Amino acid sequence: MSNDTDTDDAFPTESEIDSGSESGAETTVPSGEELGSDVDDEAIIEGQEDGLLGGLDIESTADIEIPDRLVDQVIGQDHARDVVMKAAKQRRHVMMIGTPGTGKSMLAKAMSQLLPKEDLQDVLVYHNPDDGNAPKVRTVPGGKGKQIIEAHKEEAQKRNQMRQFLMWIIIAIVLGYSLLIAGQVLLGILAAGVIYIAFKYSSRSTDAMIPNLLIDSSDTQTAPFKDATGAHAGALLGDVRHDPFQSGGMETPSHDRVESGAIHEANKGVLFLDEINTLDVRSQQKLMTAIQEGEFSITGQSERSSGAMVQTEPVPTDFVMVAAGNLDAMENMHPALRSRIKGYGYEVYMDDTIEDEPEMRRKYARFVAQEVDKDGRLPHFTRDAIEEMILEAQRRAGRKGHLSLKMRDLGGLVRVAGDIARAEEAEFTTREHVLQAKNRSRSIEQQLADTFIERRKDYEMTVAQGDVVGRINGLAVMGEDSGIVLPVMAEVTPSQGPGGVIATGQLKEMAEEAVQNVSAIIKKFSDENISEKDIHIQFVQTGQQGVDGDSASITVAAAVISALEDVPVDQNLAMTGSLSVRGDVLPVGGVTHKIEAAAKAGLERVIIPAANEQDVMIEDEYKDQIEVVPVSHISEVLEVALAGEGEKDGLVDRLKSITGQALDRQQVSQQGTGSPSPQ
Ligand SMILES: Nc1ncnc2c1ncn2[C@@H]1O[C@H](COP(=O)(O)OP(=O)(O)OP(=O)(O)O)[C@@H](O)[C@H]1O
Repeated sequence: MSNDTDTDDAFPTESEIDSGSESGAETTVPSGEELGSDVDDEAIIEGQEDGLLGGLDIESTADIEIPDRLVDQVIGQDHARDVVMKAAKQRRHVMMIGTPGTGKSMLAKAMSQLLPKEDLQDVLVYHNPDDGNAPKVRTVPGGKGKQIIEAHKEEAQKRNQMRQFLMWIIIAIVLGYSLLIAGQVLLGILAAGVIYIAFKYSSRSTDAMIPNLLIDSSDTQTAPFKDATGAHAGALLGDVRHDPFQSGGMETPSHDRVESGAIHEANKGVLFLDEINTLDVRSQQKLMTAIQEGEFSITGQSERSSGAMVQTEPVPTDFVMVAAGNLDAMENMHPALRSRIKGYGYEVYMDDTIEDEPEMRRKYARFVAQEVDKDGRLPHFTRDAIEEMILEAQRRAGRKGHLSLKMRDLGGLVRVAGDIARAEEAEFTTREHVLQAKNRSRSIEQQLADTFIERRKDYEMTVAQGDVVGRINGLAVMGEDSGIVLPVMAEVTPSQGPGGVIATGQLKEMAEEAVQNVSAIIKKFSDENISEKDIHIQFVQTGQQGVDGDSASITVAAAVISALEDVPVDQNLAMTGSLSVRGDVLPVGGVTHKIEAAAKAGLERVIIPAANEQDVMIEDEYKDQIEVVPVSHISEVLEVALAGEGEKDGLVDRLKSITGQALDRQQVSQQGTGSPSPQ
């Protein structure tokens, strides 16, 4: 391949990366300060910064200015934004790992806008007269490709005109001779026809000399951004179309059948690959070659097609790759590909939430304006509608003092609310519309959880009455955002063989581990020889979802102790919490959804880990329905949950003495934070 432009070295040394190199590959992008533009200072009402809108002085989203560049539109993700800007400057690959809908593809697109447009290249594929199956490849500066094709077409047209002129003269001579001199009319017409066909046939070969403009960047405003997520091999690596005629003069020349892949189209721009682990190993290996060499030949991907015989000269693939996915994606991707990104690029973990500060609220208001603008048909949001959106972002964060960064979901809510307003032909989208949208855009899991609750109410399964021995209302989360009451029952029987804990109800790995941990406390607690007993633990009606996470461990422990000691448990109460082997109650995930599920099931009290107290953000409608009891030790759980005053006090004291003093609350939250169990 000949290259009319200089190609930068895509893989400078590691030391260059560390030093934020001034290498030749470095490109000019705006400074961090320029990019961190916040909402205009003049649009802030002094003294009202603590309000839901961070003091923003606006009537509706119509008053909010939206930045032009995508990188300025990204909310939160400061670390990822910095990395993207640095990587664009140094032309490094980036791997972004994190929850869907937090802005990974948005940042990749933003990165393409930061790369210089001047570097763009056009790629032409030419017929190779020496070997028809090895088309030649030429690279020219962006925009020049079209001119070259036009010039070739003009030349071919001129040549064809000359030929046609020649053809008509010959036909005229032949016809004249046949008719006037030889007197053979039929023979003359036949000869003219043969000449006509021969000329037309030969003009095909002139057209065949026109190159194929494989990559045309003449109309591109920015460096290319190619999303190759889920692309099959041909779409990713390029392909050569099958030719049913193959020979005999009717065939399409091979260079005209060459199709570019995303790796070629992303040349000098960004190649975005989400869920990279779903790409088959062969494609991952070829992708690696393309990254390493900066060029990759195109051949037919289907072995039985005539295209497989064709292989072009190498086509440039000097792209920056942004690979994305969740943690699984990282584990399952080709180790060599991972190490290439790791060694010569950046890895970044996306944030799920961000601290709730006035500046951030102003940015969320701008986010609503961005989504309205992007859709183009939604009525603008009023102040109170934006406030409701910010409240929802707080609620969805699941952590006090934070806002959710699952922006795609929030964007979905903006669209549903706007659509409701539009259907009503309202001038603005109001708070009422947002509230209606929240009800309408319930996830499958939320709808399923509601159906579950309804069904169970029919059979009176969820809520038992009064005080019952060995039965406790546990709490779990379905999907990401719906809680459900799952009762746990325990029974202790004399053992026929070696005694032990027998648990049923589709227990998943973490729940099984929780049952094991609980048995440490139970063994220490029981006066009787526990090895002579079978302890049966049943997760009632776990249905399709099973039980995951160890948030049921305080429930299991309390149910078993109740069964062992024959002390009843208050059924008007539910609980969630993880238990350490020494009896401390550790934080869990999804407390808000769990509390709401307990309230919906008609329960009056709910026990949660004290360390989770700050995460509780239940809807107003449930606040008066249910009392939240934070605890930090299993003895406190029993104190709240067990009925029967006398026996209960003795039990609680005994538990305290065998498990030692409860850790203070700060210690508990230190132990638990960082990895609250998912349920
Ligand atoms: N941090 C953010 N700031 C502003 N808008 C965002 C942000 N994250 C997501 N969005 C909005 O949500 C849309 C979808 O986000 P995006 O496709 O970037 O998510 P993603 O992390 O790539 O998700 P996935 O992994 O599912 O592809 C964006 O087009 C944008 O409108």
